[in-house]
Amino acid sequence: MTENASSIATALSVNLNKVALVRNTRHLGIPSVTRAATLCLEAGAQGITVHPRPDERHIRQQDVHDLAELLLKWPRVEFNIEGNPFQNLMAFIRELRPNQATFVPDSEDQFTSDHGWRFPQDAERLRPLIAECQSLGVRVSLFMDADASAMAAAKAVGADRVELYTEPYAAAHGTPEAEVQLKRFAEAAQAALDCGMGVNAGHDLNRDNLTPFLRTVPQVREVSIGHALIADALELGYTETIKSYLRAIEAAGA
Ligand SMILES: CC(=O)[C@@H](O)[C@H](O)COP(=O)(O)O
Ligand SMILES: NCC(=O)COP(=O)(O)O
Repeated sequence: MTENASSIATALSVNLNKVALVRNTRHLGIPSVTRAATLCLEAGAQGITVHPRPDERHIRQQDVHDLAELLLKWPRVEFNIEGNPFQNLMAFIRELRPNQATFVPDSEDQFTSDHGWRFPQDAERLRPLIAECQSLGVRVSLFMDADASAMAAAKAVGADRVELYTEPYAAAHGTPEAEVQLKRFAEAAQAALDCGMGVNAGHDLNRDNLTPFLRTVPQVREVSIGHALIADALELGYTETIKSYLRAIEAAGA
C-alpha cells in the first residue's frame, strides 16, 4: 500500500459490481467476476468489494461465495461486503465472515447508493448488528455523509470505521465548489479520527479526483472504487487500470 500525505497507507479496494452487471446480460458467464478479481489483485489492488443487492441486478449470491473462495488464496487481501444489514447483508456476514462489512442504508429498489446513515434515528437498530459482526471478527464500516457532527454518533453505536460517501465531492471536482467539498470531507474525516474510528471513502471516485481527495482528507485507509475503474478497464484493461489508480494514490503522498 502507498502512503498518502497523512503518512497512512491507503488501500485500493476494487468494487466488482459492474463486471457482474455486464455478465448478467447474457447466459455465457463472461466477463468473469473472479477473473476480474484475480487480474486486479495480480496488478496490485489490495482489496475486493461487492455490494450484493437483494434484486441481484449485478453481484449475485454465487459471486460472493466464489470470491470468498478465491480470496482464500490471497490472505493479505481484504474482502469488503457492502449492503443493508436489515435486508440480505447479515446472511453473507454470518456465513462468510469477510474482513469488513460496510453497512449502507439503501432501499431494495434504489438506483444507487446516495446517502449515509441518520442519527439518532438509526442508532438503536444498528447497535446489535454492529456488535454481532464484531463478535464474528468482522470490522464494521458505516456509510456516512461527510458530516463532522455525525461522527460521534457513529462511534457511539460501535462502528470501527466510517466510509465517507464521496459523490458530492466527485460532482464538484473541477469546479470552484470542489474546495468547499474538500474542506467538508477533511473536517468529517478528522472528526471520525478524533473519535477513534478509521476512515474509508467511496462512490464516484476516479483517476482524476482521487489524488486531490487523498492529499486533503486525512488518513484514508481504504478507497473502494468500482464504476469509473471498471469503465477505465474497458479501455485500458484491468492491469493498466489498477496501476493507474495505484499511481494516483501514490501521487497523493508525493
Ligand atoms: C456504497 C456505494 O457507494 C457503492 O459501493 C455501491 O456499491 C454502488 O452500488 P451500485 O454499483 O449498485 O451503483
Ligand atoms: N463504496 C463505494 C464502492 O464500493 C464503489 O463505488 P463506485 O466507485 O462504483 O461509485
